[in-house]
Order: sequence, then C-alpha cells, then structure tokens
Amino acid sequence: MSALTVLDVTKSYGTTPVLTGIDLHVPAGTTTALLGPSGCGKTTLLRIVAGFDDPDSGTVELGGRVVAGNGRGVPARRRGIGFVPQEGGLFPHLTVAANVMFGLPRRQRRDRARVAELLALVGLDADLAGRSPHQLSGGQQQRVALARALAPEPSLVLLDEPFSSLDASLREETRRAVTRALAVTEATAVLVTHDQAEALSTASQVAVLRGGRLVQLADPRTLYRRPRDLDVATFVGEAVVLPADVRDGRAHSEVGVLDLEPRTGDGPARVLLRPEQLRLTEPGPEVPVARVSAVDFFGHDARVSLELASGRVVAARLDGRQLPEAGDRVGIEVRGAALPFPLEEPAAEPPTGPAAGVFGLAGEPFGGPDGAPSDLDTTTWTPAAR
Ligand SMILES: Nc1ncnc2c1ncn2[C@@H]1O[C@H](COP(=O)(O)OP(=O)(O)OP(=O)(O)O)[C@@H](O)[C@H]1O
Repeated sequence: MSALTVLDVTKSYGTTPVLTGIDLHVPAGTTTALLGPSGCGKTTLLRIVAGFDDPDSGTVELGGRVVAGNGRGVPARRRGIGFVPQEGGLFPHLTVAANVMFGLPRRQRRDRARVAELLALVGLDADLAGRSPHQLSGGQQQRVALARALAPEPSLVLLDEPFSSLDASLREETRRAVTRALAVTEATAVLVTHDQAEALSTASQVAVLRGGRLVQLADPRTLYRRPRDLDVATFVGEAVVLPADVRDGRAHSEVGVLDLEPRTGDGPARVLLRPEQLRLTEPGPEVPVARVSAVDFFGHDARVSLELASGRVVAARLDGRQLPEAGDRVGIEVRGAALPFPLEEPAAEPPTGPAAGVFGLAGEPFGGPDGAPSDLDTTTWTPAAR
C-alpha cells in the first residue's frame, strides 16, 4: 500500500471553480475520510485521484510517483487503485465468486481458496460464493465489492459513499466489517461521505471540505473537540453555541461560568459546548435554570431541548435512564471546558425543525423581560425523581 499526496490541486468546470488549492496527505496504511456537504467537491477530488478526471493544476502522487499533473497522466487502470462505488457495481450476471475473481490477478483467477479468504476478510461466509448479487443484501453486496477491490492488493482503495444506500442497521454492521478489512490489509484508503458519524468512526483522519476548499484536516477526536470554526463545529456534530463574556480566563455565560480550553483573552466571545457536556441538576439560587421544551428518547440516550432564560434553546444529550418531562424546570451543570471563538466569526444558519435553537434563538423566552421565570406550567425536576 502506498501513501497518497495531493498537492495544490485545482479544478473548474467551465468557469465554475470546484476545487481550490487542495493539499492532502494520506499516510500509507491509513484511512482518510473526505467529509463535506453536497456539492463541496468530494467526488471530483476522488475522481481526480482515481484518474477518471484531470486536475487543472497541482499534482497527485501515489507512493512517491506523480500520477497526475506536471504533464503526467497515468491512466486510471494503471494506477493500481481499487474502487468501491455507492452501490456495489457488481456484475449482475456473475456469481459472488466470479465477481471477486474478476479482481484477482490473472494467475490467481481460479484460486477458490483465495476467494474464500477474501470473503472471510470482509466477514462473509464462503457459502455465499455461488450466489448471484441479487440474492445478497445491500450490505453483503458492498462487502463483496470491497473484497473485489482488495483482491489485486491495490496501492490505494477509494470508497465513494459506500454505505449511503444501506438502511441504519446494515449500515453500522457493514461499516464495521469494512473498517476491519481495511485495517487487516493495512490498506491506504479514502472514503467519501457526507455523514459525520461515519467519518469520525471509520477514518484515522478526516478532511473537511467546504466550497471546494479543505478547511480542516485532523484526527476525529481533534476535529470534534477542536473544530477550527463554528461551521466545522456544527458540521461534525451537534453544537451548543452561546455568547459569553470572558473575564480572567473564564467564560461567563447563560449556563454558568465555564472553564475555557484553550484559554483566551478577556472580552466578549462565543463558546462551544457539546450537548453531552450538559447535565441536569436541581434548580437552585446559584444554578442556571432552564425549562425542558422537548425530550427525544432514543433508548441508549436522549436528546433534551432546554429553553434558557433568554429564550435560547440548547440541546443536552443525556443517559436514557433519568429523564425529565417536557415542561419541567431544571438546573444546568456543565462538565468539562468550553472552546472559545471570536465574536465576529459568522455563525452558521440556524437550523429549523426539531433541532432548532441548538444554534440560536427559538421559541418564546420562558422568563419575563427581567429574566425571572414566568408562571408557565412547569414542575421542578430532581435527578432522583424518575
Ligand atoms: N462534469 C461536471 N460538469 C460540471 N459541473 C460538475 C461536474 N461534476 C461536478 N460538477 C459540479 O461540481 C461541484 C462539486 O461536485 P461533486 O460531485 O464533486 O460534489 P460532492 O461533494 O461529491 O457532492 P455530493 O455529496 O452531492 O455527491 C458541484 O457543484 C457539481 O454540480
């Protein structure tokens, strides 16, 4: 497996720039996810790496060899790249075994043991070898597609939204099987996705693209904990963003006085918390209070919408065992530090619908003009009450 290096790659379609100065290094034997909203240029970058398209400028190197740019254009079939498209792309008239064999070098084409080995690698039983693709589930088809892509021991594997056509239960299981197979074979891989959970859980580094630019390249934990701006913060997970006044290195906010990591200078700022940092407690004179405006129960956890005194609604992710009811009055406690951002950075568009207010103002304030709790029909929640 080889390292992939993309250097200053630019691409336009007509007069519309689609990629601008992309630099990306994928170390050998690791997986990088290309994450970004629809139309940000993920597929275009993947096609340039694969050799289906040429960059206008910049270079693509595989294993230290320039395969595109600088006047070179190694054809796609000579790059030694395995490709897994969105929906398998298996040959419908061939059996599973024949599909996998198609990926094998000519001298191994009749090697049934090697086919069984590749099927086992992606977590499939050898009994499936005689089936046609239409006799497999979507997740099984994607695994066969990966087995076929890995068969020639490619220098690089490209996966273009490989789980997007699968339903939630198959998706998780298939994602795990694919991640495992990539790790076992020490494959260098690039995964295109617009699903942040998929990117964070599958890749060793995530490249966030926005409007044809690479805005952040980081390992999943750093990306989630230290997004470089609030757009990235909201793209890679749910965000609680609050105005704050920083004094002596601590942020005075509507949910209390928060530690900051990293520290920042005094003055007005905005701070980022993740919903799992919010905890509920009994309301008291020193405790910031909120009213529960909705509870979405997911079994393993729940998302609780909290309307603060200003009317701002924020989300908390809570263990599903002790939950308040909509209308309850609760106290808020914050665990861990907040991440500060300058005040002037433009905020992302406030979302609408059930997540509304995670990012901004929504709904009527529950306090009066002076911030005092109104006489809404609220009961006080205590942690031990349910
Ligand atoms: N062949 C083409 N001709 C003209 N414009 C194109 C072509 N291919 C892509 N585009 C445009 O380039 C931009 C980036 O497209 P691309 O498919 O790379 O985005 P993406 O991030 O993969 O999106 P999605 O997640 O929806 O697949 C889009 O605005 C798209 O309309």
